Parts: sequence; C-alpha cells; structure tokens
Amino acid sequence: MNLFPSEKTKFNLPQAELIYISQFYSQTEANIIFESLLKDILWQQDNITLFGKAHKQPRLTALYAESNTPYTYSGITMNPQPFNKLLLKIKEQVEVATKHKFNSVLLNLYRDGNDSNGWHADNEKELGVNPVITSVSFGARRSFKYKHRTLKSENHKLELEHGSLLIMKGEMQHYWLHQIPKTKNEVGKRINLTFRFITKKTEVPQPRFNLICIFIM
Ligand SMILES: O=C(O)CCC(=O)C(=O)O
Ligand SMILES: [Fe+2]
Repeated sequence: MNLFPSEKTKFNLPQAELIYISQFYSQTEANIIFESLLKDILWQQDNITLFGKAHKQPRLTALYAESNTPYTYSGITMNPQPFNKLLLKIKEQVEVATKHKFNSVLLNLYRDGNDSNGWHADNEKELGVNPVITSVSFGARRSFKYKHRTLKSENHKLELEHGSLLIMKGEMQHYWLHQIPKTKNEVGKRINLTFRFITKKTEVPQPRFNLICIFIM
C-alpha cells in the first residue's frame, strides 16, 4: 500500500500551464533511481561566461539524447550521450504520464545548498513554440521559484519533492521565468531531469563557400 498516494495539482496561472505530481515515484523507487543516477551519469561542470568572464556553472549537468546533435543553452554547447537503460525507462514512464514524446534529457546535480540554477526560461529555438518540459526530481527537496515576466504579483514558489514530477507547458516558457535558488538550509544532493523534445537547427547555407567557388571560377 502506498501510504503517501500521489497527488496531482494543476496551478491556475495566466499564460502558463503548470502541473505537479508529488509522488510520481514511491520513496523506495525514488531512492533506487537517485543512487543509480548519482553513480552512472557522466556528470560534468561547464563554464559559463557572464559579462565576458568565465565562471564555473553552480551545479553539475549532463545531456542524454536519441541523436548526437549538440544542444546549446545559456552559451554552453553540450554533446549528448546516448540514453542508458534507466533514463530510457524514466523517459517512457514520463511519456505515458504526460502523453508527450521526448528525445532528450538535461540532468542537473545540485551538490548542496550552494548549487543553483538562475532565473531563465527554456526557450531555445530548438525546443519550438510552447514546448512541453517535464521534470522529475530526486534527493533533497529544493524550492522551484517561478515568476511572470511582466505581471509582478505573479511570483510563486513550489517545493519539489523526492520522486515528484512537474510539467511546464502552454505559453510558460514565453511569459514566465523559473529558478532553483541557493539555500542556507542544510540540504543534501538533489538530481533533476528535464525531458525535452529538441528539433535539429535548420542548416544555415554556407555563403563563404559559395563565394570561394565564384572566385575560383
Ligand atoms: O532543477 C530544476 O528543478 C529545474 C531545472 C531547470 O530549470 C532546467 O534545467 O532548465
Ligand atoms: Fe529550466
């Protein structure tokens, strides 16, 4: 018997659809998934450039995808690894729950309360208009803050629990920003997976090559 049955909350927000399922995985399942992701994922720490200065990203990340097309966000280009068995299983479970298909997953490892993810929207061109982003969380509970870009009263916080699932869809990535702030609380490690559907960038024609051809001729 599940003592803490999963609860689905749909938030009523302007220009966004946000759905939270607290116990998408049981605590036992979530413990097993957390430990194996911690051990098996090829975690890396990238540099980000802010105002011309390179900084270490305040968390570890990894990208796994069906194709080997590189993905660029916040000035970082990541080369994906192929899905492993566990990630494929989680992807399929998330696809059944959301009725959406995903072909890549960006993983974040927040080592402690000092690790964070600044205000941003997942609005890269390759995600298309109104993307569905599904995130699952394991390990320490952290606050997920989200605010409307212009409606100042629309500023909220949600605690993302061990084994939970969060769906962001509709116009959310266009009108809202989200973040995982640092915390002074004693918190352990947290792993978050955001499933996305990434389409290939349209190939840009290579004008220089054409020009060289003209000169040679
Ligand atoms: O860690 C989280 O819950 C959020 C992650 C996130 O927003 C992202 O990777 O784009
Ligand atoms: Fe995000």
